[in-house]
Amino acid sequence: RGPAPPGPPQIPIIGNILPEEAPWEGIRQFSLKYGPVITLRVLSTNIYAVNTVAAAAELCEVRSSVYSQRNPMKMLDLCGFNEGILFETNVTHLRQARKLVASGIGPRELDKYRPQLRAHIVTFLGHILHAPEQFLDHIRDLPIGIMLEIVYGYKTTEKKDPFILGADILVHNYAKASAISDFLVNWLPFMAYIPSWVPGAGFQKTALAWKTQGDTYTEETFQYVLKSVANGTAVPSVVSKALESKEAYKRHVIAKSAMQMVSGGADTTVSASETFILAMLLHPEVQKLAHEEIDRVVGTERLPTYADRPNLPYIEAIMKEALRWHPPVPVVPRTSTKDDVYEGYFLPEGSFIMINFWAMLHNDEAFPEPMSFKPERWLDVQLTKEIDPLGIAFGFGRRECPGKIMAIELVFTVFVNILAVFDIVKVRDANGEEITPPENYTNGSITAPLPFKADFKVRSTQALQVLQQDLEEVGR
Ligand code: HEM
Repeated sequence: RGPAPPGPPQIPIIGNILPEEAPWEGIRQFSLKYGPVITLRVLSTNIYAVNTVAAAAELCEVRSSVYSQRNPMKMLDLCGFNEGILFETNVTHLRQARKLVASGIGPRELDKYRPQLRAHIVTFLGHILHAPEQFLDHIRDLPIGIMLEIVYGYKTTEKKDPFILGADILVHNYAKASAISDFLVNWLPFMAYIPSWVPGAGFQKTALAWKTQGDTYTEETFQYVLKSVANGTAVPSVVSKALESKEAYKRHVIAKSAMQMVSGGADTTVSASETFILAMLLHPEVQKLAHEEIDRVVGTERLPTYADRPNLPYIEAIMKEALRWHPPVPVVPRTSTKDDVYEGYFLPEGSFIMINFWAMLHNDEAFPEPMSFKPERWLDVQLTKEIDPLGIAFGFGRRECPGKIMAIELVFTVFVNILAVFDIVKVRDANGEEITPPENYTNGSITAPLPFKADFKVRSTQALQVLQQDLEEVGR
């Protein structure tokens, strides 16, 4: 056994009060004083926060048999976000779910989906061209459209497609239900047994409404594939392949994991893309260097593709720095499944383990001026596990993000294509003054910039022609 890991002093009953704004930064501050793994308590729940790469690698990789479970917080459970893949606690079902996702979007599958990916990105550039002021909507719809096609073989035909709108609602509900600071029931799980008419238990009604929305979406999208398989119109997709597979997948594993691929793939890549736009607005000098690199390497006769990635080190540096500066997923929960001792400290079975990627990516020894956006820190650097944002921001061990390869391809291709065609500039107010957006972020478990304004100017007539040609080619 041994003592609990050290941590800040606790107030009786209440425990520790975590800041509502960016609690992961508050936890990083505590870890500077108390060490890599610290104890926090919120009401009756102990949290063990893991703040360094070395500790996360030891627990999640070396001791993966103890730290690879993820129990849903109570509100997520009530909202039906349990099961599937993200919060699946049944070991057999989780194994099936991981297999389903890995075989659905592995590197070989991605090669096949590349034409669809390109069509979606070119169409997205067209939307930015025609309605730049709605860029946040376009960014939001892009990954949902891609995921719907890959996961269900469903082609969206219009901006207000019901499956896009439904996914938007799910993503919003998930972000709210999983916010660390909202919903007291997450910290006082016994509240889940209080009927919804009792004052203060209004979350029960919210949870029921969100569960109904989630269940309906999961079923409707699944039925779409079942029907298209039955009438012979199915396009190969993650779900159609799972239905035809020899593996005896449980129905709910397919339906729920599929839904979570859409919602998990959407919000994270949206966050990364919005962070990128914000960074370009705040750092025009970075954007200028990026434009120069693209013009030099890709030229102006065609749009860049993912194959250009090895030749574009500065765009690579922008991508790494965006994922470090504001990782879309700042922390993730795990649940330990055995009593364990780490560096002499005791972590009891069933503990709530919080892996704090934010703290790892804002470690001021590894990253001087960690709060500043500085892509140049990635040029001529010896990448190690300790510092590589692509090795940290997607998690560790058996529960590492199964969409990682696809996510990197998607965000890189989106960033480089926006840069190839557009100048991202600040909008001006009525007096002609430039509006500089603040660096304000949401506090959900997937964090993204609060809505801000930006304008997109086509860089040249050549860029416009190339885009128009590609738009004609993809014909969407
Ligand atoms: C920039 C984009 C993305 C980031 C930063 C990201 C990050 C993460 C992180 C940190 C986790 C938890 C890992 C852990 O517990 O150690 C995760 C899990 C997951 N991600 Fe991603 N992700 C991204 C994109 C995607 C995409 C495109 C998909 C599409 C399929 C996806 C699907 C999932 C799923 C299904 C899980 C749950 C896996 C499990 O619990 O076993 N993610 N992601």
